[in-house]
Order: sequence, then C-alpha cells, then structure tokens
Amino acid sequence: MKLKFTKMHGAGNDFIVVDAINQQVDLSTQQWAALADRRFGIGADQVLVVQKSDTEGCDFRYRIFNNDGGEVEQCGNGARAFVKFVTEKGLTTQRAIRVQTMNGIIAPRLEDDGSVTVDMGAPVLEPALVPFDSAGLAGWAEGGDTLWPLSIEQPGGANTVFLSVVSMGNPHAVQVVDDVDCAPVEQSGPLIEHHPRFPNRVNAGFMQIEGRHRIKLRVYERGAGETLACGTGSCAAVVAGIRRGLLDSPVQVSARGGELSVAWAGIGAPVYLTGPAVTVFEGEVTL
Ligand SMILES: N[C@H](CCC[C@H](N)C(=O)O)C(=O)O
Repeated sequence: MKLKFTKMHGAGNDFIVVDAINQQVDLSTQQWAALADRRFGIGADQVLVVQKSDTEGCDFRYRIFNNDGGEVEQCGNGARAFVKFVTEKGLTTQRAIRVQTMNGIIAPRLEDDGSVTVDMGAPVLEPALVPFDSAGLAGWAEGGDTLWPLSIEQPGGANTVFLSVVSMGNPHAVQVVDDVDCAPVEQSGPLIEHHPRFPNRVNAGFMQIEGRHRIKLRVYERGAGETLACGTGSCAAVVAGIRRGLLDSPVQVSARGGELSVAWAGIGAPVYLTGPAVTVFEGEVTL
C-alpha cells in the first residue's frame, strides 16, 4: 500500500500530514509510530490525519498521533500546519475553518502574512478534569492559580517541583524556572510525564519569565519527548503565568524552534495561538 504525505513544521515542531479524504488510511498505533520513527521511518513529533467531518458546522476533522503512536486530543502547532495543508491542497477556499478534534472544535484562521491564528478554546483548570489527582496535596493559591507540590524521584534523591496544572484539551504541568537553558528538562521531563498523579500522562512545561509580555519555554511532550516548540504547551504556560500574576496578555513565547504568540482575556475566554506553519517536502511511503 502506498501512502502520500506532506512533511511540515510549526516553529520546529514537526509533522507528517496525511490526506485521508482522497486516500484510504486506516493504520494501527504501531504503524503510526513506525512512520514517525526518526531512524526507521519518515520521522516526526506527531502525525496529523485529515478527514471530512461528520459534525454539523465543521469543515474537517483531524486526528493527532504522537511519535509513540498514541492518539491525543489537541495540538496547537499541528492546527496551524493543518490549515496550511488544506489550503495548499485546495481542500478548502475558506481562510477561517472549523475543525473537529478528539477534544472538541477549534477555529484556525490563515492570516494575510501566512501565519495562522487558532482559537484553541478555553483552558480547564480543575485538576480532576485535566486529569490530575490532587488528593492529599496541600496546594496553595498564588494569584488566581493553585500551585501543586509534586515530589519527583531523581537519581540524586527526591526533589519537589511546584506545578500549575492546565488542560488545553490535552494535559499540561507547567513550572517556572530561572533559566530554561539550565533546566533539568531531560531528567525531570519523563518523571513528570509518567508521574502516577497524571492518569493520562502529561506534557511537562519549563517556563522562564523574561518580562510581563515575554517568556522562554521548553516542553517535554507526552509521547514525543522534548520538542522544539509546543503550541498547547505555550498556551498552558501563558495561562498559568497570567493566573499567577506574572504575565499580561499578549505574551510572546520564545521556543527553541521559533516564536509563538499567545493571547488570553481570562477565565472562560478562549486562548488564541498565532505562529508559523511551513511545508518542507512531499513524499510517498510504501507500507
Ligand atoms: N504531545 C501532546 C500532543 C502534541 C502537542 C504539541 N505538539 C502542540 O503543538 O500543542 C500530547 O500528548 O498532549
């Protein structure tokens, strides 16, 4: 079986994008992981599968599979690549579209300068809905946010990190660090991702505050490891920083792979994510 794909990225977070409208696509978790494998496959952080929507008022549906093959609820950088893909492939002539995802509907819009702005929906801050098991933890409010102390067992012994827990449809645990370049992302990231208090695992964000409108961010992503940028992670970090009284909207997010911009008007309001989407090459793979 041959499968046509397009390789894309959003600020270095890279994707294999597959048109499942004009070709028959029905792969197993193992097959998605094999395509995303950096050595034995094409290589990508996530695979995005574009389908027709069966939901009233939606133009498309898209499914998101992490590098480990697991299907997930949301992908901010992927939503931008998705819009560029359906536009370049002539699958739509609209510049604003409504897209059904595993976690609800998002509304991305292609801007005149080629960037894409996505209405990512409103964040969820209730721990149980992230989901995060806060039972027995003595969290405390800082500003409008609750910080949760979590003990992380590391080779040198246990240490406690202080996390904001936010869902953008997918789960995020964000901590403030003095210097992202020195933060123990590779060591602590997987320990947070797999911590038993996150029943669906979690994306671990490390945020350095550079000013009221600017952060540097690294994210150890669930199912993918550290990526060069994380769209939903950027949204979660900005929401956490605003709730803690450390940031004011809009916020420029400097990731290792490029710049994103996040705006949020507060509880109940949607988070808007803006950034680049780049097509790298077209390909065909034999399965
Ligand atoms: N690893 C994430 C999915 C991809 C999110 C990220 N690539 C983004 O741009 O939001 C998760 O398991 O929830």
